[in-house]
Amino acid sequence: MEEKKDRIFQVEKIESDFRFDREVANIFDDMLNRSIPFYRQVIEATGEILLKTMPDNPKIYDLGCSTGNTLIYLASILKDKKPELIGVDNSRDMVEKAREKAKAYNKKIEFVVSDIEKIEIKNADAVIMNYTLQFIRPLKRPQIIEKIYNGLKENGIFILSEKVIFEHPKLNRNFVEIYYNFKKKQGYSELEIAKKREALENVLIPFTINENIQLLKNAGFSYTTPFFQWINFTSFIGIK
Ligand SMILES: C[S@@+](CC[C@H](N)C(=O)[O-])C[C@H]1O[C@@H](n2cnc3c(N)ncnc32)[C@H](O)[C@@H]1O
Ligand SMILES: O=C(O)C(=O)C[C@]1(C(=O)O)C=C[C@@H](O)C=C1
Repeated sequence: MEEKKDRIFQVEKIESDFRFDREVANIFDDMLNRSIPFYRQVIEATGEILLKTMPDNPKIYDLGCSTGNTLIYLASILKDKKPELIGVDNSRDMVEKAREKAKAYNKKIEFVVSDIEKIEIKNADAVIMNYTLQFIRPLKRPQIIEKIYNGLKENGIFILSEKVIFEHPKLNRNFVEIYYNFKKKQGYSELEIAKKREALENVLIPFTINENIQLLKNAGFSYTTPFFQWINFTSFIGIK
């Protein structure tokens, strides 16, 4: 499918906080590919993990599924297991894009427009939540992780990817700069990077790696570990 280029922060003035609206949904695949280091590789690694761990007919949720990239990939790689795939996102514009793409790729995936706080998770073999918990108010995070834990079957898998911060202030600053250099190499200007940083302030609230691990442990996951990290982006796995 044709991919439209992200020019969201090339405008003169940003009047509002970052939102997952139609304008963003239209260019979101380009934004994801150029803003999240190893975005594609994390999706592929998730597929490999689920290929090894999922039974036949697994029920798999993707919370904050955006335009459906992960589920569309899983529909291919897990096709012999005949998975039931459910994507949840509270942005109608994102879900419309996801449905359009799934149709174009001829993949059977259920996409639901709903807030993660409101959905019911039941009998899940796996739950994926990539780069989305960071947009949920910190106080609400424990109850969401508990709901995911409760909705998983025994030995179920939780995959969580997040932008993270570090307790060491100087290292943290260096890592943020390295990340912005990554964005520059992806073709974003200093001004675009600065404007997006402003729009994301108080909207994207990253935790440390330890805080994320603790969230999973407190919810009851019997084992949890990071399985991928590039500077300030980390992917975790939790096993029920
Ligand atoms: C950075 S994107 C996620 C990217 C996606 N998981 C992927 O890997 O392609 C964050 C998504 O979370 C959604 N979102 C944020 N808060 C949400 C909430 N409370 N309930 C449901 N979706 C939410 C946004 O609409 C957005 O599509
Ligand atoms: O932190 C940034 O500057 C980003 O662009 C990261 C990030 C994310 O991690 O979700 C922020 C918003 C978009 O959803 C895509 C990427």
